[in-house]
Amino acid sequence: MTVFGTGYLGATHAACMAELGHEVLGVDVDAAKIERLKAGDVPFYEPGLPEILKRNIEAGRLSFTTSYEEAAEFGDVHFIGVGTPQRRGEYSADLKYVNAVIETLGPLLKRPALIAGKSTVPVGTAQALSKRLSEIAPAGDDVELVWNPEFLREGYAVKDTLEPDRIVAGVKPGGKAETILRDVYAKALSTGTPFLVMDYATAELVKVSANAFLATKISFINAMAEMCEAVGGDVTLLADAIGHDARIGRRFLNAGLGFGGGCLPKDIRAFMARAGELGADQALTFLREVDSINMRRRSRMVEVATEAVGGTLIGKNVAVLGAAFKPDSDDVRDSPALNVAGMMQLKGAAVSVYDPKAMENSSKVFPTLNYSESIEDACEKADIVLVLTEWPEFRNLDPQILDGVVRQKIIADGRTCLNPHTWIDAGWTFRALGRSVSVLPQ
Ligand SMILES: NC(=O)c1ccc[n+]([C@@H]2O[C@H](COP(=O)([O-])OP(=O)(O)OC[C@H]3O[C@@H](n4cnc5c(N)ncnc54)[C@H](O)[C@@H]3O)[C@@H](O)[C@H]2O)c1
Ligand SMILES: O=c1ccn([C@@H]2O[C@H](COP(=O)(O)OP(=O)(O)O[C@H]3O[C@H](CO)[C@@H](O)[C@H](O)[C@H]3O)[C@@H](O)[C@H]2O)c(=O)[nH]1
Repeated sequence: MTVFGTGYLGATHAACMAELGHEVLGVDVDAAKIERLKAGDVPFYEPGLPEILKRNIEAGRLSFTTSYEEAAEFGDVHFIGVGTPQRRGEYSADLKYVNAVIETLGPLLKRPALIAGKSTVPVGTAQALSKRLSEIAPAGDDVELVWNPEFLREGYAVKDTLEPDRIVAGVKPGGKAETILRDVYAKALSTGTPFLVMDYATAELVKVSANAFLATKISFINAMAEMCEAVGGDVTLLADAIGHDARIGRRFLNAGLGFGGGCLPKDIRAFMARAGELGADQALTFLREVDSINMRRRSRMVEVATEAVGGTLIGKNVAVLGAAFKPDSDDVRDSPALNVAGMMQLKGAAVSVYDPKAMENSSKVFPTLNYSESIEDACEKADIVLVLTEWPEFRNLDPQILDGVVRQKIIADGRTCLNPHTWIDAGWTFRALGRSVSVLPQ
């Protein structure tokens, strides 16, 4: 089988399919990325992936290429995992990479094949691509399309791919796709993973509705954080208390800076745009509010930090701990942490950023910020320390390490991940989104 696109999704999928025993060829237009992967080097940070990649390359089950001709010859199942980013200045998804795969691969398909779409696409895409394939593939209707959306989380990508919660297959009635895909995922299915077969449109909707639900859950708790700020309550106690109700559940109720990354923000916007195109925009107007609550948290963080240092950031040193959009990832796409760092710099602060894994990516997208080698280096003469990504080394930071390093002992928790007492007891002024220090129980 082949996997087109070897980014966060595609490289993980390719390596994990090889781990399941398949012969896999990863294909990308980025020659530098392919060279690194060939050498067994994962071009991004994903725990557990380097080991699987190397093991399967050495076993001869996994290889990489930039050649579509080689790929068409190599496999009879072709996964598509290329990017579907937000269009510049619009809400909708840009399908140019998915279309490019179909337009280039389609004419090379001379024998029966299954194309399995994994990229996140607007509802209606699979139907259109299926029609297009039957027009351009020499094997005609013997080239079948299945929509098989991916639900992996970065940081847990290997486990999520090898042991998914469910496998969704959007199929055309009467085809062979279900049988072939069941065979591809036989190992996961043998452990009882649900295999859910449905039409193309529902499969596409499952993916975006799952992300819309997760985004809504996060924005809900962040709206409660706003309420806690208005009355002096504590959103973490609130989340724990409502989370005990099994119908609500505590997972994905962590308040703070909100959601970023290459998926949730762009996916809810693309979903709204598609609803509009379908004349169903009213169904998703609530997602506008989900998006606004989410973006407001970033400016609120800047306000909280500015108030804490006396009302202005001009002439102030700000240490920012965290740049990745979440821990266990080096991904900085739509990172709330970098967004806050940038806003504070624009308001006159000298900002120093430290992240255990995302420094290289951050300096590419935000070259004007200062990047530090360590926590202590970032906090040198800081007037305030901001924790904006909850890496374990920040969550468990010992305040004593910063004694004599910072200029003022003020810390602001943007991810409700610190124990306030640890900092207050060490003589620090503690601020957090959604938590009022005056009401904290001992
Ligand atoms: N990252 C995730 O956690 C995740 C999870 C589930 C779904 N998704 C979805 O998967 C898709 C890919 O996301 P990603 O995060 O891996 O993106 P990414 O930007 O990391 O990777 C995309 C890759 O596709 C390659 N590419 C572009 N055009 C190509 C072409 N014509 N032929 C071959 N390769 C080409 C790019 O060079 C790049 O390496 C998106 O639709 C995303 O929404 C991502
Ligand atoms: O309680 C929470 C949980 C998450 N987040 C933030 O939400 C964002 C997204 O987190 P997460 O969903 O864990 O990361 P992703 O890797 O972006 O995964 C999401 O997006 C993927 C791409 O579509 C899907 O496959 C996954 O199922 C979906 O969880 C991050 O900025 C987190 O900091 C919170 O603010 N509070």
